[in-house]
Amino acid sequence: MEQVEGAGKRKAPHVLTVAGSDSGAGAGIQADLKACGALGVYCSSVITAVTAQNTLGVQGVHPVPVDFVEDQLRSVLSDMEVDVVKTGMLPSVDIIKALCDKIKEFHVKALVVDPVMVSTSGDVLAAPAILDVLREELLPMADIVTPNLIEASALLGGQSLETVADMYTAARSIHKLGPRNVIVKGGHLSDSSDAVDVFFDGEQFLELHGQRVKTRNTHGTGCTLASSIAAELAKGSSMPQAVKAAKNFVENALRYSKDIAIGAGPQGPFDHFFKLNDHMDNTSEKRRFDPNDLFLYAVTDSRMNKKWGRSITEAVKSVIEGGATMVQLREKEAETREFVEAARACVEICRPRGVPLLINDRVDVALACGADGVHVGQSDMPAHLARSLLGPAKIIGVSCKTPAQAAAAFAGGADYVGCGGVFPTNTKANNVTVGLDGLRTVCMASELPVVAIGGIGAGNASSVMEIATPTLKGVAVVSAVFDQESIVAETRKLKAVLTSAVVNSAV
Ligand SMILES: Cc1ncc(COP(=O)(O)OP(=O)(O)O)c(N)n1
Ligand SMILES: Cc1nc(C(=O)O)sc1CCOP(=O)(O)O
Ligand SMILES: [Mg+2]
Repeated sequence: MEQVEGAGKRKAPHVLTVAGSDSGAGAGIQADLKACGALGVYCSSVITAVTAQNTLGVQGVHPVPVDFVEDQLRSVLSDMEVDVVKTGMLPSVDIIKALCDKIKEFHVKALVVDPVMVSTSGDVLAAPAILDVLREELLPMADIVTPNLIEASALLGGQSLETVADMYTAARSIHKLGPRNVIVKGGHLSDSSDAVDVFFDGEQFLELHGQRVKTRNTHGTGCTLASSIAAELAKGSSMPQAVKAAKNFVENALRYSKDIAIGAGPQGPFDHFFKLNDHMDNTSEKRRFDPNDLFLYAVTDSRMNKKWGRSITEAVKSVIEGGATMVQLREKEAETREFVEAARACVEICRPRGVPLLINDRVDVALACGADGVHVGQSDMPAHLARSLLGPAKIIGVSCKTPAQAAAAFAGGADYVGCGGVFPTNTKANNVTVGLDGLRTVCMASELPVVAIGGIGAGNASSVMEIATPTLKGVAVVSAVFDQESIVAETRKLKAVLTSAVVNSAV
């Protein structure tokens, strides 16, 4: 937060959302308020319509008179220093025109336009009559516009969009309407196991890959993505950083919320406050750990970073950009002070992206930097002592090669087991290889989720995931992602292999 004039005053990053109210609170204004709150950003709200809706669909829409939308805009913009305006449901031409006038009158740093037209349940939220004014007046003012495939098609006069290649064409065509950046969301692509979005800044394209989370609780993902982009911009992120962090936030919220049961309809809301809830719940048995975070677990190596001339923070940023779901700092050569400083910087990178960060071996460093937990081996601090030092909310992983070690890890209060070496590795000296059979034996016996480690990469990850016991949640890798020229590309490649291995073993 910026310091402002006057002793002790700080300027809060501020997003103003101009959108419709959703009585079920999954989408609209309510989603925007929650997303910004979860991301540490103040959010004011101008309501353009009140909708009656729940998990079954939209039962009614009551637009707010344009004069009163103007009054709300004036109240907020004349008094509060808004960094970013984010728009959602804009039900009429007059409301869009009034909004454009007010944006011109008052200074805002950025405008994020979510061109809401149809709800996730298929109900119409803005008449096609708004399309012209949206295209001609609002989009040229936007820093980013975030259509899904249906909205992108509507903006382009009904053009059919069915493939990732079509998304590239659509992003380019929408960019020509005037917004500085475009992200076309591929959530509606029928045959994709990945959640692919295409970002275009007028010069370069970026394909953003995420893991498609299987859940009914997807109501409000569009609003949340756009308001999270706005929140990240308000905090000072660049546009590509904001878009990636927002996508990560949505993916993590969906993963955390996939089993939440709210309402009887086909589309439920999700929990934006997943981090807060876990954190507050630190007196109960529930921990801030989601076993699905083990899916692509990246373990750093200082020698590899040195070899490729990159800092640990660059390496961690890249591996998350490539899709890593959890990170461990395994810095065997670092001095304590250097390690704590690097770990603190990595916490700052991982936390807003919703990626847990664990420290290898060093409980003291984990405590000092506020990491999410530790990974310990059979000759490191025993799990029960690490647990008593770290408390119930932190994540503890234990390396195990046998069912007896996995049972002891469970008894000691660990959260997961790291089992290996599955294959021979050059990364860890004198490591005993347990093979796929050893991994299977530990997975069958373990009460805890298991992540496989040792010699794993894109070429053999499918054979690991094919073990397909319910406890095996993913792979931990070092050289496959960090001893590479492009960490991002190799991480993406591995993630694609893991995702298709999981999809294939599910059918
Ligand atoms: C996920 C994961 N699994 C196993 C290990 C190995 O830990 P340990 O046996 O303590 O060996 P070192 O990493 O300390 O050399 C791990 N780090 N991560
Ligand atoms: C840190 C570590 N622990 C192992 C175990 O078997 O417990 S194998 C290993 C090194 C894994 O590196 P790579 O992915 O480059 O093979
Ligand atoms: Mg160790």
